[in-house]
Amino acid sequence: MATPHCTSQDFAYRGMYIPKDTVVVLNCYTLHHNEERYPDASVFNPDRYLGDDLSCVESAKLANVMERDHWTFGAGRRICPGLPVAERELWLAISRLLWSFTFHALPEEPISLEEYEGLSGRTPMPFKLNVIPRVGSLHSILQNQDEISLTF
Ligand code: HEM
Repeated sequence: MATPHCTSQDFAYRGMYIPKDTVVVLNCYTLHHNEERYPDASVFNPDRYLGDDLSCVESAKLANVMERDHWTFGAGRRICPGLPVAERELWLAISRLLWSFTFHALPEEPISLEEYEGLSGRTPMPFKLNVIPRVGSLHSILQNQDEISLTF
C-alpha cells in the first residue's frame, strides 16, 4: 500500500461519492497483482521488464498511468519526490552487489515470497542466503575503487 491520504473536501469519483475527511490509499498490492499487466504476478521475474527502456522517473510521467512500470513510489501530485535519488541509489547498490557476489538460496531454507512484514511499506520476511564473492581478490578491489562516474 502507498501512504494514506485524507480528502480535504467532498468529491465524486466515477460516480462514487467520497466525503471530506475520508482516508484514501493507493492500493499498490492490487495494482501489482493485476494479471492483465503482470502475468504470474507472484513470480519473481525481472524479465517481465525486458523491452521497457524507460527509467522509473520517465515512466512515472506517462500520460496513461496504466502504462507505468509500477506504482512503488505512489502516484499523482504526492508521488515520492525522492524517486530520482532512490532509483539511482538502488541501481548503484544492486548492480554493485551483483557484480561482486553470487547469491544462492539455502536448499534447506527455501525463500518464501508468500509472507511479508510491515504495514504500509511491506518487505519479505527475513531469509538466509549463501553470498559468495565472485573473485578471491574482491576485498582489495573494493578497497581501491575510485569514484564511480555515472551517465544517465
Ligand atoms: C526505494 C525507495 C523509496 C520508496 C519505495 C518510496 C516510496 C514512497 C511512497 C509510496 C510515497 C507516497 C506516495 C503517495 O502517497 O502517492 C513516498 C512519499 C515520499 N517520499 Fe519516498 N520512497 C523512497 C525513497 C525516498 C527518498 C530517497 C526520499 C528523499 C530523498 C523520499 C522522500 C519522500 C517524501 C518527502 C514523500 C512525501 C511526499 C508528499 O507527501 O508530498 N523517498 N515515497
